[in-house]
Amino acid sequence: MNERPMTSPHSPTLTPADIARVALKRLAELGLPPTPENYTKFYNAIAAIKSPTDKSDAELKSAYQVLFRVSDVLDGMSDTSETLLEDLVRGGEVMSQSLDALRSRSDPTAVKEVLSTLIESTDSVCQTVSNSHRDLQELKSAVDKIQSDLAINRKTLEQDPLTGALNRQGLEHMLAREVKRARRGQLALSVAIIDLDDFKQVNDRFGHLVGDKVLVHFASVTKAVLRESDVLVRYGGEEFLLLLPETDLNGARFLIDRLRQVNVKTPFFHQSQHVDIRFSAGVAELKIDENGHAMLIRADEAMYRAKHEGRDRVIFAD
Ligand SMILES: Nc1nc2c(ncn2[C@@H]2O[C@H](COP(=O)(O)OP(=O)(O)OP(=O)(O)O)[C@@H](O)[C@H]2O)c(=O)[nH]1
Repeated sequence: MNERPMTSPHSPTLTPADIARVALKRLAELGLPPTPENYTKFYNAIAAIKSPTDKSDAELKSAYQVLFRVSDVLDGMSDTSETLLEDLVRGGEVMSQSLDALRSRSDPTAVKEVLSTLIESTDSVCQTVSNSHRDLQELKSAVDKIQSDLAINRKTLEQDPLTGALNRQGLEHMLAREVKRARRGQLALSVAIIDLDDFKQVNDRFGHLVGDKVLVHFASVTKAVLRESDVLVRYGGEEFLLLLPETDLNGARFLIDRLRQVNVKTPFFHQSQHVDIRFSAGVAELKIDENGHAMLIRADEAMYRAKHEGRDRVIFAD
């Protein structure tokens, strides 16, 4: 249940849910009642601490590079369309003057001259449009490339490198999307927060590298139990969050029971020694009048209750 940074030496960005969570944890640690006054005081104090993002310099650099390229491409598009517009206006003026001249001339040689100017001007406009079309095609491929780079960048920024689960940044995005979807379709949405029990002992006994392998193993067992539409998030060091669309508390209970069974049936071994993995979980279902973060706080509180009541169990929030 510790707050070890997950992916880098930087401390993680604090979302409102993080702040609320830390505030509740601190209150519990200090034995203070979670009254609105105490909670607000702690929330504000923690919110005042600014923390950098948990992304590496290389990842941020790559994200910035994509942004600079977007800006270059947009400049290019703006230049191309400006040139196109100027050329079209110029061509239009020449054509209109030629037509005026045509109307006032009856001499066949003069008419021929004007017509030839008109044809030249039309050719030049066609050339400009064709050049601009080519430029815009090139810019479109640049935009397509940027789009795919952005998708890769987004994935990197939202994924936990150890387990391949989403990280908290990814959770923010998915939570907003799923809450909106649940509201729109009047569908159930549940969340389960799972914290591995006595994980410190695993590290102490087998070392951190084995601890990491246990986390990877647990994440892959969990992924195997989840539905395609469920979302697995690495919520903290040895803490995972399951976002379960179209799932009520009963569905979530079924899922956690199944996860427990599959976890027992798929033991992790290190040098033929069985590493026992158990977990405590807190589950909450989205209420009509609450936002996604409030649901997470209730699930988190339920998980803490599961820990305090002896671990290796699941508690469902009211
Ligand atoms: N190997 C490894 N260990 C981690 C990672 N993140 C957190 N931990 C460890 O997880 C342990 C968490 O310890 P505690 O917060 O005391 O929790 P716990 O031992 O699981 O006890 P309870 O949660 O109360 O059941 C610490 O030893 C952390 O170092 C990680 O990415 N890899």
